[in-house]
Amino acid sequence: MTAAFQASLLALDEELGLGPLGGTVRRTHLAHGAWIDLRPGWLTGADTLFERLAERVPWRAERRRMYDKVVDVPRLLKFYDEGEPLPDPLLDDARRALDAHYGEELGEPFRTAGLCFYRDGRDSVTWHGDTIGRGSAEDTMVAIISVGSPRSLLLRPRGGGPSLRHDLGHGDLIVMGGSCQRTWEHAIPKTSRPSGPRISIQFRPHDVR
Ligand SMILES: O=C(O)CCC(=O)C(=O)O
Ligand SMILES: [Fe+2]
Repeated sequence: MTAAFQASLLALDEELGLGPLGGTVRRTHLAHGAWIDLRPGWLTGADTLFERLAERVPWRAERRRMYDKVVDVPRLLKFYDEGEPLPDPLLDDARRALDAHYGEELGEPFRTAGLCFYRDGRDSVTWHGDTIGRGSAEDTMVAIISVGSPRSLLLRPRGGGPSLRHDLGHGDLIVMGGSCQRTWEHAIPKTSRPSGPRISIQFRPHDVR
């Protein structure tokens, strides 16, 4: 999978690093007290991070009960709980930068990192909010960095209504904030277009999942 991505590569010579946040983040207010922040191209040298995570993270295939069947979860996962060392120092830097930018507004630090590996366009995550824990009742934030092939993240209000599409590319940051996890749902739909692998890194505060 790594080779397939590498074949399609982008600039390999850029150094791995983070750009500024500050005034580069664009906020969009959604209905019901939700908002999203977008910061395209936050990471430079994102190829390096993709390669390292693809190789170093102990990716797990999970299976889940769906009605009377047990089915494969269509993506690979690894959850880094509070206090667990992250698989790459760049993720520590990213979390520190997110805390510096959002700490005051969020009122607490980002604590956990959920990593997902979408092997190709058949991997996906269905409509959901991150409502395990406090996200079901309180405003919170979920910050997501994408590396690898671009995929669409869809958002729709829980009560129904048109969905919004954001194409998340290599090195992009999106932050879902306010009431987003309980008043909106999000999904990464399957795509029939040829798509290489994508890794998503989600930072969340304590007891939000
Ligand atoms: O892949 C993504 O960017 C979103 C993942 C997600 O929504 C989740 O794991 O809760
Ligand atoms: Fe989610």
